[in-house]
Amino acid sequence: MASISFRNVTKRFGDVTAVDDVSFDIRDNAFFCLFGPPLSGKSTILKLILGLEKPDAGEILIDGRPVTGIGPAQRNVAMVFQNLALFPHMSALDNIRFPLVERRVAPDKIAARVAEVCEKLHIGHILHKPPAQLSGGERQRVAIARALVRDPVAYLMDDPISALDARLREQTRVELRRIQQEMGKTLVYVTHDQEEAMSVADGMAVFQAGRICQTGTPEDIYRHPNSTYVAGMLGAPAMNVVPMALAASLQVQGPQGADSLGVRPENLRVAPGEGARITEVEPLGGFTTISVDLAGQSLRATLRGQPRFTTGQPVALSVDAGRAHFFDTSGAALAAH
Ligand SMILES: Nc1ncnc2c1ncn2[C@@H]1O[C@H](COP(=O)(O)OP(=O)(O)OP(=O)(O)O)[C@@H](O)[C@H]1O
Repeated sequence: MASISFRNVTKRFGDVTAVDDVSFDIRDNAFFCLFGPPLSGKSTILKLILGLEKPDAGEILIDGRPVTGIGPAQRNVAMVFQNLALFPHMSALDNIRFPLVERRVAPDKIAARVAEVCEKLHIGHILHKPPAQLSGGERQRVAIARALVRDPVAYLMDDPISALDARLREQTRVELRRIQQEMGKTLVYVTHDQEEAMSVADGMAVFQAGRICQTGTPEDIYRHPNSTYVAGMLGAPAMNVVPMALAASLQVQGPQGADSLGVRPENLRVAPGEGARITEVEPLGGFTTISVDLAGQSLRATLRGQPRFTTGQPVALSVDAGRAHFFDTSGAALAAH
């Protein structure tokens, strides 16, 4: 069990500032996502937690204690390496036992610990198989089991399911969420997939170029993004952001200083009328995505079911009450009107 905190941590590699004055708190037992585009510093944060890299400035605390000067082995934080890190010539069982055998733990203690972890991960039936005979998801669970047998205070995963296809990714993230809840351990999870971050995390930090833009629960960040950057990172299709000059056409009034208006596609109302024109209708089963031209700006709306709109049809647009976002010229969010 462990909380993890960063206090003004900076890490440079030559001219590159990979992590730039970053502060955050991960509470004990959280499923915490580090979310951002490639090269934004997420993996470096994991290495700093593990003790594989040292900060140039700032402090890292695990369970409230500074870990400066404490090596990776003493931190007792486990990295869950992916498939390739499993020993191919060993059975799943021997792979999982390995960290304890290496530490010369007594055989009866090893057996008890392995049994406990394997039961929680539901992998008792595949322990005799070598990694090559396991599915991607099973290999992943074996890798998690191997990280967890030595009872780390927290475990870390670096974009663990990005290589899986869409359907398997969906199943696997549900599974990871279940495992994390059952194991009751802090999990720090790197991803650049917004859907993944939204669906699994109970806390997240959104990164841009080594800096944290916003931290909070996924729902909070989705509902109250503090900038156009964060607004654009979460949600698909992305939030529509248009100049304030178009606000009147959307039947919205903005606060003082507003430069642009943001509307999530699910909060954009489309009705027969005047002012805008439909350019594309994309039925996707349970919902339909509609692209609309408003004075040369393309906006997207997601509507439930399969509403009867056709390409070229003139429509009137409006925004659900209280669901408009406003941003200033720098892209920072303003309080709603
Ligand atoms: N050991 C290193 N030596 C030099 N530069 C590094 C090193 N590790 C990371 N960097 C640089 O630090 C920056 C942040 O890299 P990092 O791997 O932390 O980003 P990331 O968000 O995890 O990216 P990705 O999603 O692609 O893995 C990048 O510009 C990278 O090139």
